[in-house]
Amino acid sequence: MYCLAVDSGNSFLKWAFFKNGRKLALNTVCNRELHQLDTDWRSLRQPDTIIVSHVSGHDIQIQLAQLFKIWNIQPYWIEPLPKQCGVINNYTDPKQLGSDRWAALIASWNKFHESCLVVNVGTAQTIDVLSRDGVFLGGIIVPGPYTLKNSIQFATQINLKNDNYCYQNFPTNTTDAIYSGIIDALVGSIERTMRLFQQYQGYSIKHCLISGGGHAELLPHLEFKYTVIENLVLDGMLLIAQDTERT
Ligand SMILES: Nc1ncnc2c1ncn2[C@@H]1O[C@H](COP(=O)(O)OP(=O)(O)OP(=O)(O)O)[C@@H](O)[C@H]1O
Ligand SMILES: CC(C)(CO)[C@@H](O)C(=O)NCCC(=O)O
Repeated sequence: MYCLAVDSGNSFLKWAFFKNGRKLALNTVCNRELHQLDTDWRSLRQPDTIIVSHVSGHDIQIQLAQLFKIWNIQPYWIEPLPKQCGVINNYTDPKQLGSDRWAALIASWNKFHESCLVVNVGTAQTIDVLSRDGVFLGGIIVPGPYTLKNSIQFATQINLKNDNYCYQNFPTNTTDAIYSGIIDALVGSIERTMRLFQQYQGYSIKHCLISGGGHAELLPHLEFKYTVIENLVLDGMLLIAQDTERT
């Protein structure tokens, strides 16, 4: 089976082309340059399935629907279900959950079958909690590193011209103060979720999975065991596509 999986995020679109579960091609395109996909996708053979996780704007959804007309196939736009591929969705309204978060949770559960913290560092950073029984207990959404940096520039008179910055425990200049604050906010929110899990579930999280375009910045500051999985959302989307084929 040939499957085109498309993860349409708030700033970037990631796509992969799979043959019988094996990735043959993988790419990232900035949302402002989606027209490039026409050339990239025309070089692929016709997929049997097109699966899409779309969390960005309506205009991009329309652009994608137009691009998919290269082939005569109805794409499957993921809608999180109350239960799928072994994961139980605890969101009050399961469909309200971002389809990218749902796919990442499904990929995580199917890799480990254990409790997981699923962290995606993108335009937004999400930290989602999966119990050892495969129940998605809930999770938080915080602005990602790029969004935090933009918001501080927008809301204050600070002009971040200098891109020479580093992390300091007790920063002594403005750029380091902002960069270190962003890292502390993002890493701190992960550590706190871990602590809350232990406190309320009575056991520690077994695996912490980290993914998303901004994950590399956080790694030097993580003081716990973690696993980086580059394209967790795309991996989960393939599982959803296979599950949807079976039913
Ligand atoms: N112009 C840009 N806009 C947004 N993020 C950028 C930009 N340039 C670099 N980045 C980095 O890329 C990361 C975006 O990663 P990713 O591709 O996973 O995001 P996304 O899928 O668009 O976001 P989300 O999953 O939150 O919708 C940000 O965390 C940031 O560090
Ligand atoms: C949180 C983001 C922006 C992360 O990409 C996305 O999953 C989304 O738009 N979610 C919808 C809201 C929610 O998940 O509760």
